[in-house]
Formats: sequence, C-alpha cells, structure tokens
Amino acid sequence: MDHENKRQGMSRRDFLKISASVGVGLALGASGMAAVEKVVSPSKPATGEAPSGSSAPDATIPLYGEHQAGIITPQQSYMYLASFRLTASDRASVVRLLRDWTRFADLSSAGGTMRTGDNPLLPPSDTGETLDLPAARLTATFGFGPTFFRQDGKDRYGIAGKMPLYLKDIPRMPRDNLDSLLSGGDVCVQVCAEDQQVAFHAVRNFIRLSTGLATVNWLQEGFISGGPAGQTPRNLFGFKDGTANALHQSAEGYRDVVWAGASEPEWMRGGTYMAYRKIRMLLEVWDRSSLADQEDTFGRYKESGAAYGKKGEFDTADPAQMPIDAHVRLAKESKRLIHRRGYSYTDGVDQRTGNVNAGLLFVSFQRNPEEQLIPMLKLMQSRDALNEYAVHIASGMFACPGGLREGQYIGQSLLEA
Ligand SMILES: C=CC1=C(C)c2cc3[nH]c(cc4nc(cc5[nH]c(cc1n2)c(C)c5CCC(=O)O)C(CCC(=O)O)=C4C)c(C)c3C=C
Ligand SMILES: [Fe+2]
Repeated sequence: MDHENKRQGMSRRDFLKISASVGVGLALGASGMAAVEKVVSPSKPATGEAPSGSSAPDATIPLYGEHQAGIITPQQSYMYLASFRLTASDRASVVRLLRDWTRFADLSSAGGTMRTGDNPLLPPSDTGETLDLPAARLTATFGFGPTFFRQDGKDRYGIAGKMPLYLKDIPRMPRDNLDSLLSGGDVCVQVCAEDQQVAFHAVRNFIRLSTGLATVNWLQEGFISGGPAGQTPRNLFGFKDGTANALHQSAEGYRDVVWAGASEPEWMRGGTYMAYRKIRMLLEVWDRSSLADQEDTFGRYKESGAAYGKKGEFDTADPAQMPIDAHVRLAKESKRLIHRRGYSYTDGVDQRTGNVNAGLLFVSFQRNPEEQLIPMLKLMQSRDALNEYAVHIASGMFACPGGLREGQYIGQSLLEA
C-alpha cells in the first residue's frame, strides 16, 4: 500500500492561504516565540506509512500511521539528528513541548510552514527559508533517552514506571573514544528530507519551539546518495552500505527485527529502539590501503557490492568465503539482525593532523538492543578488520514510541495514560 502522497502544484504559500481561509493559524506565545496553535491542514492520505514511494521533491510522507515515519521509510538524501536536554520542570510543560513539536512535524511533513505573521514589530512565526519549497519527503522521528524517565535517580516527570524494558545507554565498548558532549540526551529527533534546507528548517524550528523548555544538546548532519536510480548508497569508503537490510524488508521481517515486542509498555506498541553511533572513518589511512585489503575488510567486492564468491549485490552471502575478521562475516556470525539507516558526515578538518573529519552517523532500529545490536557491537569491537579504519566517537540509545493518530501528540500515551 502506498500512502505517500504527491500534491503537485501546491506550494507552501498555497497552504498558508488555505489555512487563512479556513480560519486556522498560529498564535504567538508569551515569549514572542511562535507557538504552533493549529496546523495547516492540507488534504492528507489515509493513516499508515509505506516504505515505497516517489522521491519527487513534492512527495509527502504523512506523520500519522501505525509506526513513526523515518524508520522503515526508504532513506531520504539528508538527515539531521538533534538531541535535546529538557529543562521543563513538570510534566505539563513537557506535554506542551511535545504538542507543539507534533503540530510542527505534521505541518512540515505536509509541506506547510507557520505563518510569517502580520505584525512587523514581532519576529516572524516561521523562519521562512522553506516558503517556496515543497515537502521533500520530510519525516521527523522522535525518541526518548533513558534520562527522559529518570535522572540522577529521580523520576523527573512521574513516568519512570513506564520505562521501556531495554532502554539503557549502550555499554562502554573496549575501543570507544566517546565524546560525552556529542552523546545521549533526553529526547532525540531524527529529521530526514530530500532537500537539506527543508530538513534544516524543521530542526531549526523544533529548536525555536523548545525555548524555555529544552536546550539543544548536539546536532549532527548527514547525507547519502543512491543516485537517480535509487541504488544502495555508497559510504565514504566507496562501498555499498545497507545491502543486507533487504533480508528483512517485509511485514514479517520488520515485526521480527524492528517493532517492539508485546511485553513492552503499551506506549511502545508499534515503536522501536533507535541506536546512534558517530563513527569517524580514517579516510587517509583507508585511501592508502590496497583494493584487496579494502575488500577483505568487508568481505564484499567494492564495485558490485557482491559478497565474496558471488556475482550480484543481493546474492546470498557465504561467510565462509570471507576472511575471519571481515565486517560482514562478523555481523553474520553474531546471528542477529538490525535495520540500519546510516548517513555519511563531514566535519571539516582535524587541525592537529590536517586530516579530514568524516565518517558515518550509524543509526539502527531494533526491537531489543540487548539481544540484537549490543552483542553484534561487542563482537565487532573485539576483532573487526574495520577497526583499523574507524573510531567510535559518540553514542546514544532512544526509545521511539509507536505511530500517531491525527489529533494525538508524540508520547501522549506515555505521558497521559
Ligand atoms: C554493530 C553494528 C554495526 C556497526 C557499528 C557498523 C559500522 C559500519 N559498517 C560499515 C560498512 C558496512 N557495513 C556492512 C554491513 C553490515 N554492517 C552491520 C552492522 C554494523 N556496521 C551489519 C549488521 C551489516 C550486514 C551484515 C549482513 O548481514 O550481511 C556493509 C556491507 C553491505 C551491507 O550489507 O550494508 C558495509 C559496506 C562502516 C563503514 C561502518 C563504520 C564506519
Ligand atoms: Fe556495517
């Protein structure tokens, strides 16, 4: 079923006109910051979200459905990952923030913007940089970190009893070189879109809407390119990255690999765990290694993406044909599956060495990180050939609630039930 919706010929300005004519709009909060009072309401497709769809810039992915968008959604070209620290002192304030974020997420997923405002003495409600741009398949995916529930032993918002079963920071790994300033957080929002400016606009306005209730902890930006034919994107080592996701791309596969189990608290129904690792890739070291070494590192051929001894990218891999420390062989030996949704990043130059700061914003979704991601990570950190070329520099684990029905806000069944 394809619920992704194209609304050709309708600009964000048109949405503003619609909103004015049906009497919905936005109000200014006491601080002068725009509060999202009512989202502009373009015609929306039925609830639910399907992984297939067009990457046309005017295509939209609805916010509503059984699961949050941005998890099994085919990857857009750009991603921002923003982590927030809540400063809200009580549950009602958190609810206010999540309501505003949800309304804004709905608005921007539909290709709308907040009104720029008529009062020249006040800041415009919307920052405006997407006024002439389409929705660009924007998705916003929300996750809650362990400190959302309990901080320094305190049940901050009276919800510690509803903590998901496996929500813990990823345990320290032997080769970790983590920067705590780039790790963790109370809430994480993953924003993806086909247009970087559209994605940034959403993140920027999430930050604005959080004024007085949360501060942004860290912000990461990533990109991929699968080319016009939508092939598996190549990472900065030049290898196709994401091929094995095809192994579980079915309703049953996603149920087994991604969606939280029935023993989780009710609000996690249709939800999942989002893991994040910022992994620096040592491009200069890699670029000096031979093609044979590069291919041995993964156990796949560089150009075709096929597993060792195979021809096509999607031919069944045989780990026995790969070196014993090949990345893919170790992943297979862990006998665990995860759903990966990573993006490349570049962060300028390391002034101490003159090397380029670049790598992978590794994002994976899984139903149970303790059984899936963590054993795999442990095995890889112990003897992955890739360790020679990569350093893990940041980390996070977030519980993503299930999807929303129209009128609900993200986390409602956690904060109100
Ligand atoms: C613990 C999980 C993983 C981390 C961390 C990780 C880092 C990482 N991976 C690549 C590049 C590739 N990974 C590939 C496959 C692959 N990787 C993981 C897990 C982690 N990767 C899994 C589960 C798999 C699939 C294995 C399988 O079942 O076949 C590949 C091969 C192509 C593919 O299937 O995507 C590449 C290439 C980098 C560069 C990296 C850190 C910098
Ligand atoms: Fe990998």
